[in-house]
Amino acid sequence: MTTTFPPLKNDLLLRAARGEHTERAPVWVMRQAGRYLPEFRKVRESHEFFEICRTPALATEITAQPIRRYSGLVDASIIFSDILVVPQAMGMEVLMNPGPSFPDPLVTPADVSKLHSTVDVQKELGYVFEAITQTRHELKGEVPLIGFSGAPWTLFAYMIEGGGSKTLQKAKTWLYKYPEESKALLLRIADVCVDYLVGQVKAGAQLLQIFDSWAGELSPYDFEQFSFPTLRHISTNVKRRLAEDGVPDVPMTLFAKGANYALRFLAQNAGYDVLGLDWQIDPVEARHLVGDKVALQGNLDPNVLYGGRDAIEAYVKRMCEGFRAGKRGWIANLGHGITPGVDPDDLKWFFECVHKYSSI
Ligand SMILES: Cc1c2[nH]c(c1CCC(=O)O)Cc1[nH]c(c(CCC(=O)O)c1C)Cc1[nH]c(c(CCC(=O)O)c1C)Cc1[nH]c(c(C)c1CCC(=O)O)C2
Repeated sequence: MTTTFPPLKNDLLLRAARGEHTERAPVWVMRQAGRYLPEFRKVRESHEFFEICRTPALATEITAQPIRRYSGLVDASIIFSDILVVPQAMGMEVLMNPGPSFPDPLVTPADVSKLHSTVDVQKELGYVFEAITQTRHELKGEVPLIGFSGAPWTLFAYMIEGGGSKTLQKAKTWLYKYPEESKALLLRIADVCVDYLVGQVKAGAQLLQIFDSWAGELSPYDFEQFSFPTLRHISTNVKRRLAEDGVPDVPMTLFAKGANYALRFLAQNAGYDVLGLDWQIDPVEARHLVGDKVALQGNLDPNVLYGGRDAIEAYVKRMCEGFRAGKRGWIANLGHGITPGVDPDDLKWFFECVHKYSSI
């Protein structure tokens, strides 16, 4: 890699992700560049969602918005993009109106032939790599930059459902009716994710997060059959490829939402440095399950941000106490993305409370 970036001034996130105790917990929130921010909505007035993703200058600007607004309070940035750029790169059309929708979803395994037979990630997703490189310069080393990808199971589900779904009936029909074809497609998606994540690190991403947002819809058995092998494939191959290319590896976070049934197994076997937690598990229990094998990230219910300052403070205090009972690193976050109705000042208060209550 030839690009040199400004030196990093705040490495709390990277140290916590490597499992170190830190003087206070690093903090960021999923979807921190999004619709609750008036400056984001302003840009959205004149630009379509995927147009922003595909325009590095706009993606850089939006990634930097929360870092500017919460300067000194937030410890990480996450590149502005979406998990659904991977199905686009594989040849599918995805619209955002206002939720994601696929005009031509995969209905039977025969439809897999409509996908590109090989995916040139540099050609299809080079705009994300460019946005990452520009953002690293724009951030001037203030905080590290997180790259990300959807997990194969979650992407597979979107590609078959054609959008959000309450039951995932269509995606699950594939698992039970066409298990071998499902596994083949899941692995094909995983290979694109590997190329995409390696490219993000080469472009300047300093930590990678995998979002398996629909992991919790699977039974523990099906998670182990269908999702886990692809998650393991990604962690192993990203690390192997970076080593082969002489690029220093970066910490990797797995957020398998709702898969708390698998936490102990994931900590032992998945090959990730950090496990992200939703709010449906108590911090003390999560730490007990994973032992000292991994760092943890999370896990306040995003709706606590609607509860007013006293509630936010009390819940953050409780969360900080729960996670500090552990021996290894902790990254403070919500248990899922921040929602559009949150008052940006209440998020500021959340950050301030984490600073106050997570100091050792
Ligand atoms: C499932 C999923 C998607 N996208 C993503 C996931 C995984 C995380 C999760 O479970 O929430 C991930 C994502 N989406 C977005 C980011 C950007 C980085 C960040 O700030 O975290 C990230 C990391 C921007 C976005 N992605 C989207 C928006 C809002 C779109 C708009 O501006 O109109 C943003 C800022 C749209 C989107 N994109 C997706 C949905 C379901 C929606 C619509 C509903 C919603 O907003 O929550 C798919």
